[in-house]
Amino acid sequence: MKKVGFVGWRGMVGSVLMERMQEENDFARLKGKGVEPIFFTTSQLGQSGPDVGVPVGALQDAHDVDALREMDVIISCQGGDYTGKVFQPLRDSGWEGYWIDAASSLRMKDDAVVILDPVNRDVIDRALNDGVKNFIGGNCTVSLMLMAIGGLFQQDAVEWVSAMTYQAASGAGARNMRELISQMGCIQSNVAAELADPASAILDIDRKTSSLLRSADLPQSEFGVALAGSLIPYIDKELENGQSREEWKAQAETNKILGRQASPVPVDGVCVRIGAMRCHSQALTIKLRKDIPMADIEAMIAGANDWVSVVPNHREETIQHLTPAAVTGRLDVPVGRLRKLNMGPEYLTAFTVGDQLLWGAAEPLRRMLTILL
Ligand SMILES: NC(=O)C1=CN([C@@H]2O[C@H](COP(=O)(O)OP(=O)(O)OC[C@H]3O[C@@H](n4cnc5c(N)ncnc54)[C@H](OP(=O)(O)O)[C@@H]3O)[C@@H](O)[C@H]2O)C=CC1
Ligand SMILES: N[C@@H](CC(=O)OP(=O)(O)O)C(=O)O
Repeated sequence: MKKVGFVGWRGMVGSVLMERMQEENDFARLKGKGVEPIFFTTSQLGQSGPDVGVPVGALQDAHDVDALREMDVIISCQGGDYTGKVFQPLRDSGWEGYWIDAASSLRMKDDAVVILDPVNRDVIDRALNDGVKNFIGGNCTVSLMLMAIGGLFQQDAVEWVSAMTYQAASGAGARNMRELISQMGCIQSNVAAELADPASAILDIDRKTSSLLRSADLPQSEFGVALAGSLIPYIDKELENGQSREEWKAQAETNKILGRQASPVPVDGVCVRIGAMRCHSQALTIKLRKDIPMADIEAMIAGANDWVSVVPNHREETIQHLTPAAVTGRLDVPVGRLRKLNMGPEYLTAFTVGDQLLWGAAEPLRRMLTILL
C-alpha cells in the first residue's frame, strides 16, 4: 500500500487543500487506489487526525525522519522553516519519495520544478520522466498571472510584462486577515456616533479616521501600520537592487514555470498589499512582440485553460465580475479591462483577479498529487 504524508494540513493553506480534496472526493479516490493518507503534526502528536471522510490514524511527528521515510509522497503546507529543517535530512537519509511543498524555500533549486499544471504540464511531465522528485507550488501572484495570461505566453506573444499588484491580507497569513477586519471594525466604531447622525460633518469624520489610522490605537501588531483605509506598497523582504523579494519572484518564477530560463521574458512591477481578504488582483501592462488584433488576443487568453475567462471591457460587467468580492472562494480567473494602450498597438493592458489560496497556493499541490497517484 502506498502512503501519502500530509504536513501542515490544519494551517490556512493546508485547510484549503483539505477542503478542495474533499470537494473533489480525492481521499476516497486515493483509498480506492490503495493509497493511505498519514497526517503529521509539529504540535499535536498522538491526537486524532482530521475527518476527511476516510479513516485516518493518530497524528505522527512531523520531525521524525524515520516516520517520514515511510511515505511515498509528502505534501507540506507547513512553511519554509519546516522545509528548511526536515527536507535535507530526509533526502540525506536516502529517501526517494516525492516532495510536494507550498513553501518558497526550494522553488529555485535546480532539482525542483515549480508546479502549475494547466500552464506547465509539459515541464512537469518532462521532469517526471527525468526522475525529478521535488515539486513546489509557485508564488501566488505569479501563478495567478500565468493562469490569467498563460495563453499569450503559450503563443510566445509576450515581449515583457509589468505587473502592478493589489495583494490580499491572506498572503501575509491568517493573523493578518484577522487584523485587517479588526482594523476595519476599529475604524467604524471610532466614528459610529457621527455616522449615525446624517447632519455630522464629513471632514470631522475624516479627521478622526485619519488620526486613528496613524495612531497606536489601531490594531497593527501584524502589519505594523494601517492596511484598512490605507495600503502597504511593500511585500516580503528588501533586496539590494531596490526590488522587494515579492517583485523579484515575478520574473524568476514565471520563467522557471514556463521552462524558459535560458531566454527569460522580463517581468517586473510594484507589489502592493491592499485590504482584500484572499484575492490578489493585478493590473498588467503587456508589451506584445507584434500588433495582434484584440479578438485574437481574447481568444488566446480564454482558450488557454478551463478556469480563465475574459470579462468584456465594460463598466457593469467589470464591477460585477472582476473584483475580489466576486471571485473569492472560486477557482475562476477572470481577465478584463483588455485594451490597447495609447503607447501603441503592441501595448496591451489587462486586469485580473484570482483567489490566492486556491490557484495561488493549494490547488496546484492537489493536482500534482493527482498527477502522481
Ligand atoms: N498564506 C499564503 O497565502 C500562502 C502561503 N504559502 C506557504 O504555505 C506555508 C503555510 O502558510 P499558512 O497556511 O499561511 O501557515 P499557517 O500559519 O496558517 O499554518 C502553519 C502551521 O501552523 C500550525 N498552527 C499553530 N497554531 C495553529 C492554529 N491555531 N490553526 C492552524 N494551524 C496552526 C499548524 O501546524 P501543526 O498542525 O503542526 O501545529 C499549521 O500547519 C508557508 O510556507 C507559506 O509561505 C504559499 C502560498 C500562499
Ligand atoms: N508573499 C505572498 C504569499 C506567499 O506566501 O508567497 P510565497 O509562497 O512566494 O512565499 C503574499 O504575501 O501575498
